[in-house]
Amino acid sequence: MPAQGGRWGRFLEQRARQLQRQVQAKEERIVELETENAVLHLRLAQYQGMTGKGDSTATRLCSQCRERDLPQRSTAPTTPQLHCQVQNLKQDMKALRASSLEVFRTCREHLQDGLSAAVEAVQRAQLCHEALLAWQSKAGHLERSLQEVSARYELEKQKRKMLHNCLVELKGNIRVHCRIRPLLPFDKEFDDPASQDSSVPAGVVHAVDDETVLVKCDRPAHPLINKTYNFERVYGPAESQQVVFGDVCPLLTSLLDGYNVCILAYGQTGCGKSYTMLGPRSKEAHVPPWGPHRDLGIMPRAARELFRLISENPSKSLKVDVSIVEVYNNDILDLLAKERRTAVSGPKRDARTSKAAKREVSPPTRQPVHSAEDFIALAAGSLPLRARLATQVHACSSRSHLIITATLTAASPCGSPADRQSPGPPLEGRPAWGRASPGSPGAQRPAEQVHAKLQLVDLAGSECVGVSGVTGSALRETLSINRSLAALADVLGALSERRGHVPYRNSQLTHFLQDVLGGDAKLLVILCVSPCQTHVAETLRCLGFGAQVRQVQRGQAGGGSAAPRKPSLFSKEPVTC
Ligand SMILES: Nc1ncnc2c1ncn2[C@@H]1O[C@H](COP(=O)(O)OP(=O)(O)OP(=O)(O)O)[C@@H](O)[C@H]1O
Repeated sequence: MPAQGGRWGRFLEQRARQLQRQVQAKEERIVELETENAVLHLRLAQYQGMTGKGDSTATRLCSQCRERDLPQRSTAPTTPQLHCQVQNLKQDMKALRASSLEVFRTCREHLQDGLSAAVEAVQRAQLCHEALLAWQSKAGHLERSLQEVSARYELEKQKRKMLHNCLVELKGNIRVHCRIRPLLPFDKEFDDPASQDSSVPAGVVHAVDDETVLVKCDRPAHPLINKTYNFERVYGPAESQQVVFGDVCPLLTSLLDGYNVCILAYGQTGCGKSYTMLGPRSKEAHVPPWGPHRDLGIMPRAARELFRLISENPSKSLKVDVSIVEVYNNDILDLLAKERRTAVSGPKRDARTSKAAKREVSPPTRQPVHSAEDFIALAAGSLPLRARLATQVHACSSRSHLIITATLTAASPCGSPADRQSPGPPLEGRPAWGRASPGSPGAQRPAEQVHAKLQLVDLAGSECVGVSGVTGSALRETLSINRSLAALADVLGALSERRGHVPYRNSQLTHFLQDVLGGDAKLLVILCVSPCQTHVAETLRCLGFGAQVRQVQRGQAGGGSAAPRKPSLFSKEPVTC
């Protein structure tokens, strides 16, 4: 029994322990559940709070909705209206979409256009840039070649100048041209039936070719005349003023190169000297019309050419002064002096020679001119003062030798290349650049100034007293004219024969022209002859004078021995036929 009791007891004990553990677990579970319960209570309280808030919000919203719904409900559109509106809206939307698409498309096109234009512009700019670079290099190249060409041009210019002067010297510093004027209404032969017949050559003087003139005259009771003369140039009656000036032009180049130049018209009265030198003149004014005119004479053409050449070479800064004198009855009269304008017998300018054999000319008035027009206007103003007379040969015979001088003054003190290169005698006749000759008007200027002179000389006509029919004071004029022309012939004769003494002082004319009658000054003598039989004796005399002048040329250009001495063809006495 006790063993049973012990077992029972242990069983109970274990059971008690088991139960105790279960109770403990249950108690723990209760605690847990109580905690959970408390948490749930808390949550519930929270939700309840939230729900309360939501309820009040809902209530508020509901009341708000109600407040809002009330008016809407009264104006609210009906469903078809809404449908219609929706349809309209859809259409609007569609239109909007279409126009946006259109705008978009246009913008895209513009953009594309703009882009392609920009691309083109960029390409063009690139091309331009490349072209610019090419042009720049070309310009550089051209500039360099221009410099080279300019340098070569300067060199060639110097050579040209040298060659030109050599050529002029080879042609002769003294050249003789002959111009035969046409038969004119005042000529006796003009109405002759033979002269109307074009198959018979009019007159007795003919240009055979450019260098030969033939005088052929078979008069009853006179010996037959059949003579030819050669000159550097012969102009027939039909040759124009322009052609004549064409041969004068090169001399103006020589003038700019620093040489004294003289163009001198020689011949019988009425044979066209003034026409050749100045141009045709109107009866009233005695002055040629000097506007643009195809018959302009050498003087106005030379004035234009001179200023053209000066303008081509502005670096030389040349100044031009003009003086105009007439040699009348062996007196030099200054046509530019103020007194001369009021009194025809005006101030005389004498050419004298001092003991030291230097020519001293009381200088004529020198007017500066700045253009060809100034030059021409000056001549036009003074020419009416020139002494004239109506003779039996023609109505407006010049009774004096007219000398128009243009003096060129340059700033350069060292002289022209022509001065340094040209051969020739050391003093007289050397190019005038670089020296102011003591007797010349240029001597008044400061010593460093240099100059060259252009002299245009319209000589009074040699006259056959019997033909011109002059008497009294006109006869005295004629004697004086013929004497001075004979003195000119003597001077040229002495030069051609290289005589030690040249009689410049025998006449005021030769004295005044001394600078240009010798040395390497360029002298062009234009012999003017009439084609008429009436004047054949004077024509032969004139052509003989020309032939004598050519001897001077040969003597100097050839540089050889002096030409053989010939009896002078000229007489100091007036010609009487
Ligand atoms: N080549 C020519 N063509 C047309 N007319 C001319 C020509 N030569 C001269 N004449 C005319 O002949 C006339 C006389 O000419 P000009 O006055 O030039 O002679 P000149 O030799 O100067 O005379 P002078 O010595 O007496 O003054 C003028 O009317 C002139 O217009």
